[in-house]
Amino acid sequence: MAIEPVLKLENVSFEREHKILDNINWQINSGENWVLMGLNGAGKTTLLSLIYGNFWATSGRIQVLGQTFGYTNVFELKKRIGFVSTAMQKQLPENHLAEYIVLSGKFGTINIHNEFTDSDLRESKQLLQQLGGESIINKPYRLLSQGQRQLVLIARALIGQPELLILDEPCNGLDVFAREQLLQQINQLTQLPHHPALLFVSHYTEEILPDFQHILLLKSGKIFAQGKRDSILSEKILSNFYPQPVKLVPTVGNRFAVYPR
Ligand SMILES: Nc1ncnc2c1ncn2[C@@H]1O[C@H](COP(=O)(O)OP(=O)(O)OP(=O)(O)O)[C@@H](O)[C@H]1O
Repeated sequence: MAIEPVLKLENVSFEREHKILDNINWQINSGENWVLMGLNGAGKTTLLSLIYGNFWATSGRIQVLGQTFGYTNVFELKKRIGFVSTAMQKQLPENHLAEYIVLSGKFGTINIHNEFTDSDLRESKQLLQQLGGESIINKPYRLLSQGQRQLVLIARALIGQPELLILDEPCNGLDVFAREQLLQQINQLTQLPHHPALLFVSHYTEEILPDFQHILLLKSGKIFAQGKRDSILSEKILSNFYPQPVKLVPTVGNRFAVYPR
């Protein structure tokens, strides 16, 4: 039996007062880690909203985890997708310990009472450990740094065993040290057995880890380029993608930053 793609968009467009997304064709296969990049207003958030079933495409076909929007129960489908965005941070109970917040993801709720077992709680702590977040176990959410809160949200999404994990600009607002730490933790995630396909949204090339093997560049609502990391991270492509020519500078561990020329 053929394995269904994790995500398949065919000729997808989305309009409000104007065309926000135009003829998007894109496929994510099982086990792939993708980066979605675009400048402000490129249409990234809108594209994520379509993938997560919050908006309906004006035209085209969207298939997520083998289900086609319009022919499936979106609520059930959402249980199979992990979605992490900084906006979610405000919804979580500040006084709850990190491991309980993670655990709430297993039940798809914000607040948990006594519906969990000791083994559920162990699983939650173990997941934080596996992601390099041992030090935040037993700490109330309100005392966690921005980066630690992001890690809790990621673990919370992971405990529901999603088949697709969307990380919407997870490094936003982090200082350079916290960002590096979170990126290393995300890197650990990609090493976990049976980890979900990853869709990592970012503005910055320097956040593209070596394990993020595929990149989609979105510009003014259209796909500017998509493909393997090594082919997309080129000065020629990026100089046309950005509003002015750029220089691609190696940073650490086969990662690159861009600077205007
Ligand atoms: N509901 C809406 N009605 C009309 N226009 C919208 C709506 N939502 C988004 N837009 C417009 O669509 C374009 C894409 O917005 P979107 O938020 O998807 O971009 P983005 O790439 O996520 O940007 P950013 O990086 O700034 O978050 C923008 O021009 C935005 O103003």
